[in-house]
Amino acid sequence: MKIGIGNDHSALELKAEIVEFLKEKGHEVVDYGTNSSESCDYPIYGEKVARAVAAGEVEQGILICGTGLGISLAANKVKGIRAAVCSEPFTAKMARAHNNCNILAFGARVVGAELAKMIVETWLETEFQGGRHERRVNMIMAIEEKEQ
Ligand SMILES: O=C(CO)[C@H](O)[C@H](O)COP(=O)(O)O
Repeated sequence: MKIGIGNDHSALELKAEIVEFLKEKGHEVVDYGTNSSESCDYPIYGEKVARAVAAGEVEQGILICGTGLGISLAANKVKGIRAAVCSEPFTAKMARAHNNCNILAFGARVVGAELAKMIVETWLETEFQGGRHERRVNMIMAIEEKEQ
């Protein structure tokens, strides 16, 4: 799978571990930054990855900031994006199976590298279940249309 990844200054080390993990699993990774440890503003990177996912440049996105919250909030402002903060595998599984989320977010100040890898692995191996969940996801996306 082609996966876009983005982060702020709090997540450089964790991002590097996740990129290596993804490559070991055979995924193609597009890194949208930041790759500097200087303090930066997470909305920049949340938006970059979200636009790449929405445009189909990458199939899924992964975003990491201190908590996963700010960067996912920014991503969720882009039309077509459903970004979920997941701090454990069960939420990651449900975010894919029931909510068809297309961006996974987590916090470098919340989860350690091994837990983050389990979250990522669960996310990537879980398919959207469709059915009643499709109706509900469509309802979420219809809210977006009302904002135009
Ligand atoms: O988690 C985050 C946003 O949700 C950011 O990583 C966090 O706010 C950055 O904080 P600081 O500038 O103090 O490193």
